[in-house]
Amino acid sequence: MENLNLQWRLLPTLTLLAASLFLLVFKDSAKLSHSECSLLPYNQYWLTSKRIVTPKGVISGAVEIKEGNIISIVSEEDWPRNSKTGQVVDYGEAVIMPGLIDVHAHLDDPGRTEWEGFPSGTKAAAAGGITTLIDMPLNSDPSTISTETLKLKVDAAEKRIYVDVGFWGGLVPENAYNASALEALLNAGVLGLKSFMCPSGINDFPMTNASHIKEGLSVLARYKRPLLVHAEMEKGSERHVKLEDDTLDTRSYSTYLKTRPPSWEEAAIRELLTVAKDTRTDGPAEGAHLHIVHLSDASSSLDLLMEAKTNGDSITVETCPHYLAFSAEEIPDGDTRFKCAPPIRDAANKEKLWEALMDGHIDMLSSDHSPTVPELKLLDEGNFLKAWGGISSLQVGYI
Ligand SMILES: NC(=O)N[C@H]1NC(=O)NC1=O
Repeated sequence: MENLNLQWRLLPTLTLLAASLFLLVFKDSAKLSHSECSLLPYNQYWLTSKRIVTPKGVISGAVEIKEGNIISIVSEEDWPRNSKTGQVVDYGEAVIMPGLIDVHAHLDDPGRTEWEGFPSGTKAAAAGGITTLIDMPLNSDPSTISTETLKLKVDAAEKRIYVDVGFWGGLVPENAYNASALEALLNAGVLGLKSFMCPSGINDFPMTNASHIKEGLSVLARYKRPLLVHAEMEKGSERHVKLEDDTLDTRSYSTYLKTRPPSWEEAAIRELLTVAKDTRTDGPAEGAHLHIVHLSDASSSLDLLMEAKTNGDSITVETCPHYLAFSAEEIPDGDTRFKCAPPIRDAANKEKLWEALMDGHIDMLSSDHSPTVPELKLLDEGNFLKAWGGISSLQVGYI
């Protein structure tokens, strides 16, 4: 990100130190004052734990920190107890790990701070072990689709964030054919663009088609940055439920599930793959990259993505903790906290998602943290068809 020179730029945060401080703060936060929580006054210190996450696996050992830098990580057997200097803090069974990066969160600031906001959202991230998050361009008001609206975001984040934050910009019909507007947004520091292939639920963030996406990719290629796509495409002929049918049991999760079948994900991905080939070596958009957000369908959609990777398309895919933790069969009637899009599918699908993740066919996890106010979740009415679609999970998703 050579041309990012702003205070909020994405900082290198995969440090054990960040995670250690996170643990320290939250282990006994009820009892300790802020100054007592901090090890920073010590020039050199060791953190020990039975579970330290390292590139070579989880070890029992110690992390040595000197002048704010990690200078060694050693296993228990190799820890030089006799020659050790500085303070030692033992975390026992608590995990010491790098801070996580969440590439997909909606903090809704400015404009919908009653839904979330930078202060509460970034505190929730820290509580969930996340030390860097990238904020989505929609659900704030206005959406981040121009340099002017990006500036509003940056101003709103200034001095109000507790973890590192970067921003995605929006690719929408209004700017898709305006290369200089997209370039200005990328020059101003957005890390890439995001678009929807179905209605986004936010009026000033309309959906894009393959032609908009092709245009966006050609600009992104020059910046070597990604386009993130919400890949669901409504296939009218396949709508199994008529939303206006007043005999529907709208409190039943199975009713909602039928409104967004896996074929919507498959259709969107098929459409995307017609332009994804532009990203191949020597293609017209070489350098650009496509990233499918929050995959739920572990069947045909996943097969298509695996084939695209084999064909040389520059493409990756994420899923979210809620698709791996829950299954449709378990969702109680009326509990709209589980409503998200694409929907949480059945238990067999969940198992397939796990397999794909463990086999490396799913490239990463993101939270898709998308909170709203309780009234819009219609918790009393429990109407799955009318409630806001989005799960609030930053603080709990990974722990
Ligand atoms: N607008 C918005 O936050 N949409 C998100 N919610 C959800 O469940 N899926 C999304 O893409």
